[in-house]
Amino acid sequence: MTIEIKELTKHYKDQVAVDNLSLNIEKGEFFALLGQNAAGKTTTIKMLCGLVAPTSGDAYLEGASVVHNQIAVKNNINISPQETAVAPNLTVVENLRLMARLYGYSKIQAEQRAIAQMNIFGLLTRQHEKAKTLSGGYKRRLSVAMAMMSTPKILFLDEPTLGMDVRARRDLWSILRQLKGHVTIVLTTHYLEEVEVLADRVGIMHNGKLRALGTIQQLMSQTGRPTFEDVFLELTEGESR
Ligand SMILES: Nc1ncnc2c1ncn2[C@@H]1O[C@H](COP(=O)(O)OP(=O)(O)OP(=O)(O)O)[C@@H](O)[C@H]1O
Repeated sequence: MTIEIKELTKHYKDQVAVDNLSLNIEKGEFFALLGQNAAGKTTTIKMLCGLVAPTSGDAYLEGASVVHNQIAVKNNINISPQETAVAPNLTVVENLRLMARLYGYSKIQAEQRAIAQMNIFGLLTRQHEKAKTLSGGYKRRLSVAMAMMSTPKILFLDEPTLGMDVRARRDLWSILRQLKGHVTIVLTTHYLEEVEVLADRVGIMHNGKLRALGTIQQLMSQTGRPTFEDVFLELTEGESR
């Protein structure tokens, strides 16, 4: 098991953002966390990455506890967050080189890794453009490429295609498909089609609780609904906060 989440809970004052979440994610799996606004997806990812401390419960990433062994956790993971992490005044290649150097690669290795990532992420033609001049789609590609510079065992992608046009979204999907199986990926999204195209398994959250877990086929047969959209609407019915 790559990720074991055990009764993970986060309270913000009297608000329960994540409520007693338990689930396991297998090595190499592409797992999607779905839910309406305020369901608790980002808070879950932030707890798994050590950016927010749980109120109770724990999670083990490659065996290391997010509560007790954050350094070991951080060595195994990386994240492409909602607020993109690129340095706006550096070029594409400079951002990648900087990231590689931060992870301890030599100058030559950093250059080689930057070129390899630009190849995978279709960024070679943009390598000398400043990050702040890139479109949202390219900026996000750069952000994911930067997260991959540390060769993480687990990659978290928080709404990676938010606000992208259809083509940019599909381009990023085909890049993410290439990563499939090589790294465990946990993705949050509002786009059901994205989940259908990419995810091996889905967790659906509602008001901080896990409402359903399984493959799309399993959720469709459990609910007896004909489409994934119908499944989602049924499982997120009822008052939301
Ligand atoms: N720092 C914070 N302080 C107080 N409340 C917070 C904080 N962060 C999140 N919350 C609350 O926790 C709940 C879950 O938020 P979260 O951002 O995890 O949801 P989400 O599923 O990622 O939503 P979205 O799809 O809108 O990004 C919300 O009610 C939110 O208002």
